[in-house]
Amino acid sequence: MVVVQKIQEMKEIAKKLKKEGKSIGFVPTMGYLHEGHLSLVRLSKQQNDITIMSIFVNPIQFGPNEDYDRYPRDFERDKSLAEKEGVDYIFYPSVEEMYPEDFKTVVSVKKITEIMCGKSRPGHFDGVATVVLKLFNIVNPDRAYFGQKDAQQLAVIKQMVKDLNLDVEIVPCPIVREQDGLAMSSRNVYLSEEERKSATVLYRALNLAKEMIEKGQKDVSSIKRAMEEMILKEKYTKIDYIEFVNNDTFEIISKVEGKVLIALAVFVGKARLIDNIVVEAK
Ligand SMILES: Nc1ncnc2c1ncn2[C@@H]1O[C@H](COP(=O)(O)OP(=O)(O)OP(=O)(O)O)[C@@H](O)[C@H]1O
Ligand SMILES: CC(C)(CO)[C@@H](O)C(=O)[O-]
Ligand code: BAL
Repeated sequence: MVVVQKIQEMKEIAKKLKKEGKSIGFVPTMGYLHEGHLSLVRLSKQQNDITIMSIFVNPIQFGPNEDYDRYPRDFERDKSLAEKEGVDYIFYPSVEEMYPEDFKTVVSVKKITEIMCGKSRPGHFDGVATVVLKLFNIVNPDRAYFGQKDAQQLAVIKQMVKDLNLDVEIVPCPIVREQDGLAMSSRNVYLSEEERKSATVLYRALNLAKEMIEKGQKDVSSIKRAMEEMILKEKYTKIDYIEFVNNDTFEIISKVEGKVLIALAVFVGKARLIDNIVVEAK
C-alpha cells in the first residue's frame, strides 16, 4: 500500500493506472476507520482493479462551533486497517495542499440541501460537494463508494454527478451497525458509557416508526410524536431533527406514501449522531 500526500503525484498515479486499463474504485473518508468504512473498501475491491481511499478531515464542511479540532484522528491505526483490507493507495493530503491561500471556488447543490443536516449545518454540503469534486478530479475514479448512513450526503453527491456530467458511478452502501443497532460512526468515541447506552435510541425510534407504518399509520406527525417521546425518555438526548422525505425526491412529506426515508439527528451528550431507515408503505 502506498501513501500519497501530494495532489500532483496522486493525479499522475491515477492517470497511469487508467492508461494501463485498470478500473479505479474510490472510498472517500475522514479517517478514524471502522467497519462501516471497511465495508465500502470491500465492495470497491470486488468491483475494481485498484482501490484508492482518501483520508482528509475537510475543514470547510465544519461550522465554526463544530468539532473540527477534536474530530478523532489516528493515521497510523487507519493505515494498518486499510492495508489489512487491501487498499492499494491512501490519498492523505494536508489542508494546505487541498486549500492553498488563494482557493476561491465553492460547489453548491441547491434545494435538497435546505433541509435536515443542510439546515442544521449551514454551508456543510457546500464543503462536502467542493471537496468531493476536487477528490474526483484528483483520483479520477470509475466508481465511488458512499454510505447510506449519510443519506443526504449521498443524494447531494448523486445530484452533483448528474448535474455536472461527471464520469463516475456512485455506489451506495448499506449502513453497518453495532450489535445493539447503533450505526457505526467515528463520532461514537465521544460517547461516555452511559451515553453509549442512550444512543441506541436512534435506531429504536426508527424501528418504532417502521412498525407504526407497517401497522397502517400514515400520519407523519403522529409517528414523529411517538419517536420524540421515545428519544426524550433517554438521558442525555436532544433532538436536532426528525424528518420524513420521499426517498427519490427528498421532498418533505406529511403523509406516508411509497418509499420514505426517515432520517434523524440527535445529540447524545456532545456527540451529534445521525441515522436513517427507508420504509416502503403498502
Ligand atoms: N456505519 C456506516 N455504515 C456504512 N457506511 C458508513 C458508516 N459510517 C460511515 N460510513 C460512510 O463512510 C464514508 C466516510 O464517512 P466518515 O469518514 O464521515 O465516517 P463517519 O464514521 O460517518 O464519521 P462521522 O462521525 O463524521 O459521521 C461516508 O460515505 C459514510 O457514509
Ligand atoms: C465524503 C467526505 C469524505 C467528504 O469530506 C465526508 O463528508 C465523509 O466522510 O462522509
Ligand atoms: N460523515 C459526514 C461528515 C461530517 O459529519 O462532517
